[in-house]
Amino acid sequence: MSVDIKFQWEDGADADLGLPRYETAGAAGADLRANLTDQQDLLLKVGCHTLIPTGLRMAVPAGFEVQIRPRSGLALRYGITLLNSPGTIDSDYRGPVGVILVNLGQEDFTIMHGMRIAQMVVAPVAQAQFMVTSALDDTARGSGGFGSTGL
Ligand SMILES: O=c1ccn([C@H]2C[C@H](O)[C@@H](COP(=O)(O)OP(=O)(O)OP(=O)(O)O)O2)c(=O)[nH]1
Repeated sequence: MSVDIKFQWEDGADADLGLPRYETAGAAGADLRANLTDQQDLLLKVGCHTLIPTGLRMAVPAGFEVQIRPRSGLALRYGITLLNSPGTIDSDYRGPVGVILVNLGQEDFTIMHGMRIAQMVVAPVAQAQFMVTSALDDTARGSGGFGSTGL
C-alpha cells in the first residue's frame, strides 16, 4: 500500500537533513532525524528525557496514523528509547513533530544534529463507535487473562 504524506519544514529548521526515508526496500519505518536548535548537539543525561525536534510538520491522510518508534540499535547499545513508545501522530495534527527520547542507559548520551533518533511507521487506523450493552458475547476464554494460560 502506498500513501502520500506531505511535509513542511519548521521555520529555522535545517532542511538539508532531508525528509524521512526508507533505508531499505522492505523497511517498515522511515528514520526521523534530530533537527536541533542552532544545530547544537544536546546531552541527554542518564535517567532523563527530553523532546527532540524533527523540524517537520506533516499531514497524515485521514484513515491513517503515524507511529513513532524507537530504533533498536540505539536501544540495545545505549539504552536510548522513546518514553511514549509508540508516539502517535494524528491525521488532524499539523504541529511540529517531536520525539520524546529517554536515556535508560548507564551513560550520558550525546544527541547530534542530524542523528537518526527514531523511525516513523504509517499505519491504517479504525475509529470505532462506542456503545454500552448489558451483555457481551460469550467466548471460550471468557474472563481469563493476565497469565491465565500460564507463564
Ligand atoms: O511522540 C509524539 C507524540 C505526539 N506528537 C504530536 C502529534 C500528535 O497528534 C499530538 C498529540 O499527541 P497525543 O494525542 O499522544 O498527546 P496528548 O497528550 O493526548 O495530547 P492532545 O491532548 O493534544 O491530544 O502530538 C508528537 O509530535 N510526537
